Amino acid sequence: MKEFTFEQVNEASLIPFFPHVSAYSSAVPLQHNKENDLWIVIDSKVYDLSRFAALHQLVVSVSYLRRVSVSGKDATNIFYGLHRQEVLLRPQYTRLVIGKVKGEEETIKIPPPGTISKVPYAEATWLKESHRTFHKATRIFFEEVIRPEALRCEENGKRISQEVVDKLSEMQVTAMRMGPGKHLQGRKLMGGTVKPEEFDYFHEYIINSEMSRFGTRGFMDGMLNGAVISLPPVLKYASPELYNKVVPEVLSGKKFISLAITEAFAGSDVSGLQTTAIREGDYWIVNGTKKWITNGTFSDYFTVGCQTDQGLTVLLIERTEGVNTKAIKTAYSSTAGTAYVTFDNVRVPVGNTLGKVNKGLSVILSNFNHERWVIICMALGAQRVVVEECMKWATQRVVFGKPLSSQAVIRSKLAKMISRVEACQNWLDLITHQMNNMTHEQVSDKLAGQIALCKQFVTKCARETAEDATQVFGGRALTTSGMGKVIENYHRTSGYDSILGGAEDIMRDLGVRQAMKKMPKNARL
Ligand code: HEM
Repeated sequence: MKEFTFEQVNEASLIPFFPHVSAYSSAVPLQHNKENDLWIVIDSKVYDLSRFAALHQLVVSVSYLRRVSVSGKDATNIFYGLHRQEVLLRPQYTRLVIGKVKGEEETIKIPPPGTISKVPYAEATWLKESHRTFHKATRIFFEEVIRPEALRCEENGKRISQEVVDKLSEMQVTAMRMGPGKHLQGRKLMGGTVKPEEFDYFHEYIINSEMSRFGTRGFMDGMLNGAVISLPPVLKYASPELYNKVVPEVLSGKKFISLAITEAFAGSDVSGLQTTAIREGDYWIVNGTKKWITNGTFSDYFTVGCQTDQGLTVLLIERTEGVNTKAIKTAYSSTAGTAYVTFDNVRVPVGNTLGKVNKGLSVILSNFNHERWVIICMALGAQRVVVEECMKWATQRVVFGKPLSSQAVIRSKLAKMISRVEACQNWLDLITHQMNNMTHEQVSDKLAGQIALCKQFVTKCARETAEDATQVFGGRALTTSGMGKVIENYHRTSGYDSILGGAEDIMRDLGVRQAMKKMPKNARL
């Protein structure tokens, strides 16, 4: 790389600059600070903005850029008060670099993919080496493969590409997101970073939280969250024939599946579902409508809750004649594939029944525990990212001549955010540890209430943190691009976690009812 002395870059720095006297009228010829000859220095690199300055005029006048270029300092702090680091990585801007300042070195390094942040409270502190290794490998994969796709899909609203789905399958990400179990046997997890028999819920937690690092909440659901909530009943309750057909198709990314329980008629009140399944020989005839079905627009299979003669029954329904889906417009990106699903006299083989006839409520309820736990992990991952964004912004943003962090009111907001995220993490870690040591039945019996309460606690904290972060970022938190774009997405979409998988009030109620059920009959004050 070509090297310049600072004087060569910025000869005007030799001249005292008085804002009220036009430096440009000075008799001394100035270099590289003219409209068509404009250089600036950002973190030791010299950028030639001669042509770009005119394009950039929409947001900053050329005369201001000229002032920056002659201010006698470099423009690093000014730049980072207005731009995210990623701006400098865009190819059209890396081309503006024409050299570096002699004797100076970069101080703000762009972290390579996989870097675990050193910003305090930006990361969970993992206990075991196996989790740390897995965390690093997962982060590299997500930053290299998932991030560009997440940003693209969140913006254009298109579903995840088959190319990326194939890469998820190659790394066995979708299989791992079903949790530990025999479905992982013989698979090479995240390139062999962890053995199938060693894989536990902390590894799964890592995947879930890594998904939330890009400020792309719609894409998180679009990244096959439908499968995460609908395939477990197939894994647990399908006949061997059904299992052997459907599970390999879904885990290899060839087919897509979603959970179709919620209806316009019945949301959290699962027992009030109105979709019916009536037995006719070897088939069920299914009629009804489902709403808010994540990934529904592109699913090939649906795990469906239906009313049967004496209760609920869960069926696996293939997209065949009589199954129709229609996209629903929501506050987040349509990349999630949220849909209405209608079943109009759909013939479903009896062999597609999941669990016992009329006993579907327990299938649905026990499946909710894993779903809610996944939502907690994702919501918490996103909360950490917001803490990191706020810590960085509070340090680099200068107002009234001082960094934002020098304001006590900002530090107080940071203190609240940090306390929330750490409290949530502690509760989640404890639940996850228990899940690692319990059977599916024990989790249903002992942890359903705790998971529900933890979910409402984490999502409530998320909403409070979204508010605080918005105040910290100010107007920038209201735009979908630029410095506050992650906060904008979080503020707009953090409510999803507090509704999907069970609304906050319902979670609170469920948690307490579960506790009441277990009150010893003879407990007295
Ligand atoms: C290599 C040099 C630079 C490049 C490539 C660059 C590029 C950009 C881009 C792409 C944006 C849009 C940000 C977004 O929405 O993501 C932007 C915004 C902006 N830039 Fe620059 N810029 C450079 C230097 C500067 C300098 C030196 C200044 C000021 C002295 C400046 C002032 C601004 C301002 C005021 C905005 C609007 C920020 C906002 O809306 O919050 N830029 N720049």
